[in-house]
Amino acid sequence: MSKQTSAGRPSQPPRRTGGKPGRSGGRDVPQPGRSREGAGNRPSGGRPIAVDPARTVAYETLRAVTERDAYANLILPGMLRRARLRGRDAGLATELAYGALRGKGSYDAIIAAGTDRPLAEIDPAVLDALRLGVHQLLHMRVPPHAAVSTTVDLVRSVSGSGASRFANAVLRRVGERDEAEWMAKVAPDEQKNPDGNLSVRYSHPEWIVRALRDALRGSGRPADELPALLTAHNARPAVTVAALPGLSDVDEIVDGPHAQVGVLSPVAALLKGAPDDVAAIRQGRARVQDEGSQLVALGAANAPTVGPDRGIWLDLCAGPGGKAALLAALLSERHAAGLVGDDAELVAVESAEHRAGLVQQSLAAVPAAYDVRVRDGRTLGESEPGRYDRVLVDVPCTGLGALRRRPESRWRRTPSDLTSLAPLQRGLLESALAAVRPGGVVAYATCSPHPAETNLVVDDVLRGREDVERLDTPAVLRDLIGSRRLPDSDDLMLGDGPAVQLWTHLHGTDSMYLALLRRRA
Ligand SMILES: C[S@@+](CC[C@H](N)C(=O)[O-])C[C@H]1O[C@@H](n2cnc3c(N)ncnc32)[C@H](O)[C@@H]1O
Repeated sequence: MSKQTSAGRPSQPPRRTGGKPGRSGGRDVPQPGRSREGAGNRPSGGRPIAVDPARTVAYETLRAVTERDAYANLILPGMLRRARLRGRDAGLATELAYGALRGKGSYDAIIAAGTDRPLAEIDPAVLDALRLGVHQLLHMRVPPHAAVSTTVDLVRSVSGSGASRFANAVLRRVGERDEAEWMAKVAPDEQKNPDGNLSVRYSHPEWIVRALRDALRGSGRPADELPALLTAHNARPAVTVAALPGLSDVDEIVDGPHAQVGVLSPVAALLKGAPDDVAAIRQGRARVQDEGSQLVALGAANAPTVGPDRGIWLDLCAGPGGKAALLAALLSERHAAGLVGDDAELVAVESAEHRAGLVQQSLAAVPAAYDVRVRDGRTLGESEPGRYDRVLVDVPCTGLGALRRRPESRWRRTPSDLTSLAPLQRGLLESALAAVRPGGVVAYATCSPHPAETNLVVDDVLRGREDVERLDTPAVLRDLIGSRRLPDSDDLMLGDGPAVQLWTHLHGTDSMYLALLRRRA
């Protein structure tokens, strides 16, 4: 292990010039899996440095997110496969990468307090490694000496010994306090700057802290739930599976060591192990899907129509196809039961071609009639007015309700995203209302709880319209949930309607919003 160079604040290592540390194929970059046998890297011709594969994969993930704007949830599975990491090693790599990305706001404040230079002047490749080290020191049960030495080795292997001495000094300083002590030192004063305090303590940008407080108030929840919500965004979500009706069922999935029944959704199971361990998932008969998303699709399929439902259904924003697969399975089940005729079909519209390809894949295992179209959903209402019995419109949004699943997204979004998507959201809802037949149902959904993307959009579009009624969404969801209950409460906390806002800290789901609407017959 390197030695700390000075008793005071660590000084800045020389910034690397030329080449991009951390880029795949770069000079000193450890390749995932290469160092499994301890071969390690030899940056300066000295002793080989063994960098363990899980930390290497986590580090490479952070570098890709920082340098290439990659999405951790999209690149990590491939990196784990290439490094042949499974089981506990894969779990460690994931926890390290996701934890460091989520905790960046808090960790950067701590790192800044441990050096005499501004963060902006630290080599980004070294800063990413420090974030991994701080996460291990303050949030994981990694022994402090291992957290420091593995990070220092990592820094040496990618940036050389000057940088590794700097990293060693910073991390030793960080290790002198626990997280609570660091927060007391670096978070702004709670009285003078409450949002700044929450921002640093819970590692969320300040504008998101404010937006989520507005969201709680806007849906009738007390603002003092905010710390619980922010905490829930930093917890690793359970892996939830939807057993596709007619193809699989919850009993099949929980019959074995890998799963237990879900909490609210009648088709949900919670996985204990990896999705690949479950045969129904490998065969496309069950899918990894948040319980909130399951309830949205089930609500869209079960809201009461006026007049018979012929099974002509539309998913207007279908990619990547999670809810479309559940809708198609429900449709196929109803067809098998003779509840809908042979002309029943799910039309799945998606404007992005590659995402339409994912919809196609997600529907492949379902024996329903479906038609995937690459198209702007805003044109459907005009081209097929009044055709559909049911329309799900799960609009593009900020994703503020799914921050726990996309660890870097909180740092990428900007306040203007809250309003810039509004015209598209309104246009899609208007198109959905035009495409549904009189007596048919439109389900407007977002994975954001912010009023600018939820109630305000619905209110705006319905203003002055007599031909649309709001259905009692809590009642529809209560029917689906049946006797299931939240672990600590008899109250399902679905609110007074007419729409439903689910909350991560209350329901354990993504904070999904659902408004069920019906064209008057
Ligand atoms: C929130 S996602 C839908 C998630 C999907 N319902 C699921 O459960 O897998 C919104 C989708 O709408 C797509 N989209 C954006 N603008 C669109 C438009 N004008 N017409 C149709 N789809 C659009 C996006 O590409 C994105 O795939």
